[in-house]
Amino acid sequence: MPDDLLNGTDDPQSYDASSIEVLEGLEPVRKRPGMYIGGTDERALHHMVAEVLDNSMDEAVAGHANRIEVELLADGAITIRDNGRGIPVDPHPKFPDKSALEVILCTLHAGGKFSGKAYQTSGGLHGVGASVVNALSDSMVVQVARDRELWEQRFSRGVPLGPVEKVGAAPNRRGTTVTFHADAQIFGAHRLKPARLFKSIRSKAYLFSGVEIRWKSAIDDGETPTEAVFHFPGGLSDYLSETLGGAATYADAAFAGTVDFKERFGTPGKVEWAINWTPSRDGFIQSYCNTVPTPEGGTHEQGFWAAILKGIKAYGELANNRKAAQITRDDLTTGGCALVSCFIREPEFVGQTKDRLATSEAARLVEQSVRDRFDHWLTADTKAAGAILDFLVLRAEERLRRRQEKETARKSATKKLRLPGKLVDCSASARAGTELFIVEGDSAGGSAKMARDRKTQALLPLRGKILNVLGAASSKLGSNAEISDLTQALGVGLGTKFSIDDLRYDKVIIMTDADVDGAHIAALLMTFFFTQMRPMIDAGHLYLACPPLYRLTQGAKRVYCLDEAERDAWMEKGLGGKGKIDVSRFKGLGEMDAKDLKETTMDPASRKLIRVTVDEDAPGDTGDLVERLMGKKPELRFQYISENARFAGELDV
Ligand SMILES: Nc1ncnc2c1ncn2[C@@H]1O[C@H](COP(=O)(O)OP(=O)(O)OP(=O)(O)O)[C@@H](O)[C@H]1O
Repeated sequence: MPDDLLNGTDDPQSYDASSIEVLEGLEPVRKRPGMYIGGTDERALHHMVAEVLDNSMDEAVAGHANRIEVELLADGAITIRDNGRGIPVDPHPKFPDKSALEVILCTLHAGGKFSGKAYQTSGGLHGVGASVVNALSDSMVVQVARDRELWEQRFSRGVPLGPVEKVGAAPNRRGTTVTFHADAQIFGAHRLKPARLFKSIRSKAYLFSGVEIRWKSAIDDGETPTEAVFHFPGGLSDYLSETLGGAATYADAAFAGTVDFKERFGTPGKVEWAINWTPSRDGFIQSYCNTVPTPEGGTHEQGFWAAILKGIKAYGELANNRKAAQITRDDLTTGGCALVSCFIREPEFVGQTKDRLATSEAARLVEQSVRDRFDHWLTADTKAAGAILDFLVLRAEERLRRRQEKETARKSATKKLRLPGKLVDCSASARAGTELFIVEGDSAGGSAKMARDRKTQALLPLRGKILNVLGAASSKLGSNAEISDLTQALGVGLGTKFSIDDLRYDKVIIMTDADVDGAHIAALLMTFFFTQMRPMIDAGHLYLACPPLYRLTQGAKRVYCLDEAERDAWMEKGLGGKGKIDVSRFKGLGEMDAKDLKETTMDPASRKLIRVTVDEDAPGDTGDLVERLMGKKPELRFQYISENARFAGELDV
């Protein structure tokens, strides 16, 4: 070994005991916030609120509080107040010169939730939440009203500014009030967002019907109410109907319920759930454990799906439907919209941000609780059960067919053209007169499939938003799944391989919801065509569909309106029917039934289309044009393209 390596080039003396750092108190939290709060971004900042709110929720779930107030203050600080027992302020037995309050807020792993004595099923368990928030706040004030007295202690960056002090009397109240202002040294320019807070606070109230949560915000973002009171005695089934917002469902009332583990298994805790199936959107599951959201799922979700899967298969057998045996968990989730919330003792989560539940017992408790109820529910409402079973069997068959198609496509070496699995192609073999509708997968897929003319109209559902091609490297384009599906469906190649002669359809029609998200997706797609497949626009192949925003009905008369102006005009002159005019606003394409969608948006005999063209004489220099069209601001882009798209005529037939 060469000498210099043996001896090292650095002075070995400098690596001694003194280089082994021990971070004291809350220093490690400030040094590595990511380890404790999952990062320093906006999500992490909002997680700070969740940590404090969860402590108040734990008090409520334990039966000691029934009201929580959350107030966002003008300077970006936030106050969370509950009427619980109040954090203890007496001297701590282990550290007699400090109050329990100070120990909790300034020491990692101090808490009352380790033994299950003070709390039975709590979201908190590591004893770090409050101290982490304290460490990452430039100011934190904790007030405790207990035994008719009001106590207060102030902190900055995890360090007490003085001891806990009595600051007055509290004859008529009790509980804990925490006000903190997140430290800009940690979170930079990120600010608490009213909309985000509002949503998560509201979902907390749904999760525990025994609590009333009051919301107040000094910051008005123009769309979030600045004051609200949340109290939902109907719990998760109310939450589910609100989330589905009137979409058609296979069961009139969701399959919902609660099982108390104590009654059923003799162990503390419970599970509450609600699920329904709908053809008009992709399925989802939102799960919670002890009111903490678990976006990555875990054992409670596994237990839930196992119960539903086994239940539906058993019902299929009972109903002599042999195909039910093919259903898998994936089929359940395609249209199944589910909420599951469980409360268990000493839950084990993965990581401090608690994204996934790991307690294995939860799977068993949830599965057994849900399974019995599901069996009863299915046999009691055979109409809903039959509809759900048929829907799931169809899903399973579609999945199997897609797999088979993929296999045959792979096997047949002679077949040059590979089409994406999710393309719903038309049957005509020649290009003339054919159309490809690019639709937002979540919503429109279902009704569009029924509304189309199978012979000439094909559908390509896209999942969410496609890549913004402007910011992306060209190597990324080819590997992006949505773009490669789109390119394959069109039949034209990408980049140097592009050839318009290979285009498989006459018209390519972008059909998105008439809302901001839809506009964004349309803008991304137009940017893609403009930058990557410009000849398609020049040759007049690209169109935008114009779904209506309103449907007016008066007696037997019905009209659709593209916008407010058209609606107002009709309202004024009347439709010529009898009675009052009924106005419904379509939130998305998925809300329209197949008949509406066909008549207004897809049928060449009655629809309106906008042809996308590029106006070479547009004012403004090219730099401005490129920036507006393809820069980072989609609203500018969409506005520009809409303003400059030439209308191909009122009716396109
Ligand atoms: N609003 C409150 N009311 C009553 N006691 C509280 C309140 N907030 C915190 N506590 C007490 O402080 C302890 C420590 O809270 P902290 O948030 O640090 O950890 P935790 O909730 O035990 O666990 P986790 O780190 O998983 O959130 C709690 O266990 C509880 O005993």
